[in-house]
Amino acid sequence: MDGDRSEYSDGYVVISGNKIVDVGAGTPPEYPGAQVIDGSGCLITPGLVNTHHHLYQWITRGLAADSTLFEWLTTLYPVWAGIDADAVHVAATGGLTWLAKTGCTTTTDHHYVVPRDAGDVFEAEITAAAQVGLRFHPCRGSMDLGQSSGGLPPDHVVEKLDDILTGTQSVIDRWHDPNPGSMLQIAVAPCSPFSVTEALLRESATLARENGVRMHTHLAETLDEERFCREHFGCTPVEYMERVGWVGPDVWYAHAVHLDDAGIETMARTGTAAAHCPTSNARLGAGIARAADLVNGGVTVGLGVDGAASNEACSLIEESRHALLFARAKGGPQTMTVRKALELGTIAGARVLGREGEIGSIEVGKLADLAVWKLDTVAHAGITDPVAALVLGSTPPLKLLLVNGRIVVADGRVTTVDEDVVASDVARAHRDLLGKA
Ligand SMILES: Nc1nc2[nH]c(O)nc2c(=O)[nH]1
Repeated sequence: MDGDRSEYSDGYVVISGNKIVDVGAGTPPEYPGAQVIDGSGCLITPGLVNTHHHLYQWITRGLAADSTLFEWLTTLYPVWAGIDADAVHVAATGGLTWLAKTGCTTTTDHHYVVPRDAGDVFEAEITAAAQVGLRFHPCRGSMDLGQSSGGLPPDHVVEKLDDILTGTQSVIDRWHDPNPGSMLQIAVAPCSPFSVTEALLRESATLARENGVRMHTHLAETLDEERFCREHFGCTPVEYMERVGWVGPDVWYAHAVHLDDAGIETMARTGTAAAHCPTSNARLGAGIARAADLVNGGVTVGLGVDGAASNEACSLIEESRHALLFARAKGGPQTMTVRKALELGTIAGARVLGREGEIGSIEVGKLADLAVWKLDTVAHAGITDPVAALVLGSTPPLKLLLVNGRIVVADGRVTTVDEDVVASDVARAHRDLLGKA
């Protein structure tokens, strides 16, 4: 994923501390005292970058399985109203463990349900990310437009505008690390046009820009949302966003499914990026995003697994495959190559998060975030092109996952947490939460 898209059929990567210090073809030079990991039969790629998630949903998977987005949300809001910091910690640990096992080294999280008296849900997920060992970009989400004011969420799951702004500022002050090599960066993330007020959008944009942090929201996910925007704001979702200051190179939208040509042009002109979430869009019957048109139109497109309640699989490498398959189903076999699909999940994702200079490719000076995929088992043996094997085949096991130079997965097992304990904690938290609803 370097500028030349270099590929070595036989080569090496040398790491010192948290950085890549050498990359090349053939036999590596001597590095006396170095630990050597033999990757024969494997493909090494940049660690995957996930640009949209809702980790708390890991404990509410499999519900409202045959519903549209609005039906699904109205079923789940009352369940999510019962989360607290402990539940978020368990859910985030589950979701992050699975992301690591499936090749992801950097993830965002859009957390927008913040019940009063729930404890510190942001501290809970940040602690989980540090424990599992992923590079983390939590987005301080929010909702302030309850049903009684014309929004979709019930009044008891929304916050007051002032509390949101104060809470967001304090998350940034406490946690945001803008330094090179950062493991933790905060974004500001009001939820969606039908769950937030125009005032929240405008004021949170000001707050984000004063603090130099990025901005994220759901946009143009369904036709129901488009109808809502036309009815309430007299325009399309993208036109509404431009009106309230939510376009720019510091902004990325989750989904961006229902865009007209003018919407794509606005995103390209303003440098606004997209988190393409093909699996969730299919699971909810939302539609198929115009991913190839966005890419060809000059929009930066990363991939997102989306929340676990609308994508129970939550594997970013599967999103690469689904991005390719859906693009080709719409536009034919030349619409997206396997290498482009991998690019969306790596260097393009890094660009979405403003981290292109640090992650998303295997280059000297970049951070040591790497996935080593085993392609010599029965699942992939005999596929000559390893990138085709990775993107078109089933998800391979990982020989190794390194984040910031630290081993997080070895021989298919996460090394930082006990996977069996995580699984039983998740099952218990799911039962407890549903018991409350
Ligand atoms: N896929 C999702 N779309 C959403 N819109 C919204 O307001 N919340 C969500 C969500 O949790 N998932």
